Amino acid sequence: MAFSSTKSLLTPSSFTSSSSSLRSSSSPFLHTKTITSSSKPISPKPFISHSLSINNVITKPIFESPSGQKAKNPNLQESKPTILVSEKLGDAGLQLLRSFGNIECCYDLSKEDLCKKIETCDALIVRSGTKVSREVFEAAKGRLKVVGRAGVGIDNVDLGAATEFGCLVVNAPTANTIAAAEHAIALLTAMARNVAQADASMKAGQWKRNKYIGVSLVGKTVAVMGFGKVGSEVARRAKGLGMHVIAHDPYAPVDRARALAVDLVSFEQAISTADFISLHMPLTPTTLNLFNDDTFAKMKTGVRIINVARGGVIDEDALLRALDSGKVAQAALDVFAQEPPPKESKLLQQENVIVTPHLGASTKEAQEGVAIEIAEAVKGALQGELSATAVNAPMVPQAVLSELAPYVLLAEKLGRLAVQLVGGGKGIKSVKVVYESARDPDDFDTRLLRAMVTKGIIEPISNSFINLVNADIIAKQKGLRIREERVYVDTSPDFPVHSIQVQIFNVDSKFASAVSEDGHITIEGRVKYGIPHLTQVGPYAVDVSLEGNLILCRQVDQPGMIGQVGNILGDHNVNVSFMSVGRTVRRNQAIMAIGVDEVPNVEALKKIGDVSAIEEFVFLKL
Ligand SMILES: NC(=O)c1ccc[n+]([C@@H]2O[C@H](COP(=O)([O-])OP(=O)(O)OC[C@H]3O[C@@H](n4cnc5c(N)ncnc54)[C@H](O)[C@@H]3O)[C@@H](O)[C@H]2O)c1
Ligand SMILES: O=C(O)[C@H](O)COP(=O)(O)O
Repeated sequence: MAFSSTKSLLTPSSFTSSSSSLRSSSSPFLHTKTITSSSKPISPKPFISHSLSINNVITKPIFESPSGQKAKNPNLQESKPTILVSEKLGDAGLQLLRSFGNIECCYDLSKEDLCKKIETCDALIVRSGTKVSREVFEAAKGRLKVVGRAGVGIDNVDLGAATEFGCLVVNAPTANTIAAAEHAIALLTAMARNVAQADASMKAGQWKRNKYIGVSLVGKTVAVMGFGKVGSEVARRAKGLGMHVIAHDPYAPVDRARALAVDLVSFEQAISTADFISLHMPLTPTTLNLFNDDTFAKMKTGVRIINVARGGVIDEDALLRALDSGKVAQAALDVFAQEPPPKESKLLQQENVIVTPHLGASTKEAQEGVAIEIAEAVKGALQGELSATAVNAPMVPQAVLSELAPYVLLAEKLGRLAVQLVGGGKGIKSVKVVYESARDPDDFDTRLLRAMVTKGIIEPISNSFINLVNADIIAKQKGLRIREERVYVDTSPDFPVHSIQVQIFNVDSKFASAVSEDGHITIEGRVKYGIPHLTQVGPYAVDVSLEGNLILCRQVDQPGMIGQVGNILGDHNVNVSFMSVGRTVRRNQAIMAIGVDEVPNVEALKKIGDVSAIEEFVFLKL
């Protein structure tokens, strides 16, 4: 192939060692000078189906911390993840866990012991009795990848800390719903008929028929506070008892209420008209002490309260006052602000209060179900799948994941390439990701793709370990603003994405040709034949498969350039996998994108830089 060279347009910049890792050499090889050549068409490739492993998305090698730390217990098999089970879990779940992990069941661990143990664990399974605080995540030193909550309420897990540490939290949200609803109904009926008190009295040798006259339920109004899974099941059952059911839930769909013929009402209306109030909302900063002196004051005198949700939603001192004053006639409590409550707790001594030790989920059926549900979720997460019950990460159905798999790779590679094109010391603050798609925006969830662009941008230039869980928060911590834009294109909606463009604003580029006319670094890619391709660099259209590594050269558009560079690479035993040339104007300037299987050494790169028609070039690791 003929070579021709032209005047260098840019000053050569320094090389860095080709063997240095991307993480340590965020500055990719860059040189200025050069050329041209004729383009070589990309041969079509068979469609390659990707099954997306969350090794790409959620975790790194699943049993390793970012630093590659392995299990410390020499008796355990290194290849299996270590799963700490800190509270009693049903046998079926344990069996399932044992089939793929080393299981350590350690109950009643002190906070200190949990912090000591956690360093050697890949996953932790808890119920409501284990506080998974920030200290636990800190003590895990990055190894803990999943916390599985064998139940619904995740108020005992510091979700903020979990997210920051990139630890996925999954729960088992459905298996104990019926058990909790049945327990609420059991407490409601037992309270109305003084079953617990009468039982205790008889066992104490008494026969007091008049003292334990109860109240009827039929025709009474019960307010279900929190119309989610448990609340709806309670409503259904209360209807069966002939009660008038109203519900309050700011987020509940009207359809669900309509289907059960339940009136959704305001908070005030619910508490002021109900004879019975049954609590079924989560404990959150908003619901903490929601039932307090003020709210009790608004209730009907003689109201009866059931709490199978969380102790913290009731101000217990205020409840005591309301019980003493007669405002609240009775309370039935399964949950307490502190569990177990202190022995001297006055609530436990009230004749008009019945209590159970957090038994809502405690049926054989529910516990087996919860154990299996959480074991499967933890197993899936450790094996790299996105969980359908993820609490601190987008829940992405498997079908969507499979469809997005090649685009996820594309997104990460584009992020990784774009950041390597940044030069100067300004730091990256503003990034825009533009998705071209024929899909309706409602049918196109970009969170996974955005997380992967973020991962691609941040990981090469920091020690942060990015996954879908912490991508947004780490970006924020680093002052990186990632905007997204969806552009409708009239292509086939069978494919979720037509192209992804990554733009980096307000930075200099090591490769001036990557800067668009608008002044920001711009690269664009598409998935072709199931494989991510780079299709645009700055204003230049290229077409190169994003596999291996990449050399981008800007040269004078003239014959022979491909051969010249190809020969240099060949002389250094570097195999060219793909090549594409793009230009804006014929015989003016062109960009050559060369995919290489091996990393060229410093000498090879220097020789490329010395080709007189090459104006600038950059070596990029994918
Ligand atoms: N005692 C037990 O053993 C036991 C067993 C299962 C569940 N629970 C608890 O019951 C609660 C409900 O569980 P679930 O499975 O139905 O959860 P869920 O998420 O299906 O339902 C909770 C509902 O509460 C609503 N909500 C949130 N904030 C609210 C507010 N301020 N006012 C009114 N409603 C609000 C939500 O919109 C949601 O519909 C949770 O706190 C859970 O931990 C306890
Ligand atoms: O939120 C829940 O699922 C229930 O409160 C059950 O908690 P437990 O697993 O501690 O019984």
